[in-house]
Amino acid sequence: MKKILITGGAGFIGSHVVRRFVTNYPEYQIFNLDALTYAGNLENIADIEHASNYTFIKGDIVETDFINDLFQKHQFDGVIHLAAESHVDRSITDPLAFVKTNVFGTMNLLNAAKMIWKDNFKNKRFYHVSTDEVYGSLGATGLFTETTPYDPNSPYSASKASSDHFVRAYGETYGLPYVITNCSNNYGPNHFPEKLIPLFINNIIQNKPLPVYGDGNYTRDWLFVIDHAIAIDLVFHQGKNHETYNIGGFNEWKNIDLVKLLCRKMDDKLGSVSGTSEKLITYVKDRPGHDLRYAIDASKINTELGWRPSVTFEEGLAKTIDWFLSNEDWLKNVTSGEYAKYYEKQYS
Ligand SMILES: Cc1cn([C@H]2C[C@H](O)[C@@H](COP(=O)(O)OP(=O)(O)O[C@H]3O[C@H](CO)[C@@H](O)[C@H](O)[C@H]3O)O2)c(=O)[nH]c1=O
Repeated sequence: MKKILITGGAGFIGSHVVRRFVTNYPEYQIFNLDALTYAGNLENIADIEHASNYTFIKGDIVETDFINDLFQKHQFDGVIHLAAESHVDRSITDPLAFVKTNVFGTMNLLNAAKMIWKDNFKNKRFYHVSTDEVYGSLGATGLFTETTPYDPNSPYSASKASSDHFVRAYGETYGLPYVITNCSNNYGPNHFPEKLIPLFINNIIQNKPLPVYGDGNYTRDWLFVIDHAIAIDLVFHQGKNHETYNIGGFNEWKNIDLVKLLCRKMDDKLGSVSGTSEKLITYVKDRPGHDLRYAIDASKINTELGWRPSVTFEEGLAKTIDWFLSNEDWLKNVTSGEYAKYYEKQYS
């Protein structure tokens, strides 16, 4: 039986990866390590918590001794590392938290993997899940490829770039078998309502302003989170060692166009008079160092591994809105910190 450690499995993307691995690979033992910070909670994976091939471990990747003991105890065969501080705005106000988790935490995992695998790397794999933001900002044209030079602009992307470099350095220096993926903006169920799409859905439900940064003419490429989980599964099993794969949705949107589309869809779903949600749009002060445009060339993963998104943006957005509208308690509990308080008590 393969023992796989998934870090950050109670978070947004991690929860979809954990569910997929627990469900599709009954022969694997899946260990979900999560610190249950503000952005992660076990409600996200409540449906699989009793599966016989699943174990949850509450813990923080920054705790070196704890991580070393955990790896010694379980002798994992593979690591899929998603635990991260992920919100750009938070990284601007508290950059050190991002260095601690994203850089130091990743280092702890790399060292622990190297320690238990010694020089016997056969059938072992360290998978680092990263972001397209490491490449910096594009102008109006062009696409990020796997060979685009790193040029991170925010403390968040600098921390992810640094951790990518360390993973590659462990590959070069010690022969650690790794793969890295750099993915575009995700959206979907379980998305914490600090990011654009879930924040705006939540604000529309509550009839609150929709704060569009600057003039709204910033471009992002959007991918449904379950398609990201499918890509991670594929790369984990079929990707080549020491390779990087870009993952994207072939789906670029200017923020303001996306927000207007979301407003129209929400009006439909809520049965509001057309134009109701759009009235909530409020232009606010821009994000410092705001990257103009991210766009992904996902042809490598497409041609080498046959991956491409399985849902259109229309379908993905409809599924996302439906999920948020039928999970209003989840929304209330994550925004009020109710879940955080509950799990704090349960695990103290
Ligand atoms: C929260 C918020 C965001 N925005 C803008 C900023 C960005 O141009 C765009 C999307 O913002 P965010 O949802 O914060 O996502 P962004 O900064 O692109 O980063 C996301 O996408 C990255 C992948 O590209 C991930 O690595 C990050 O973890 C994830 O947070 O919307 C607004 O105009 N108003 C807002 O209130």
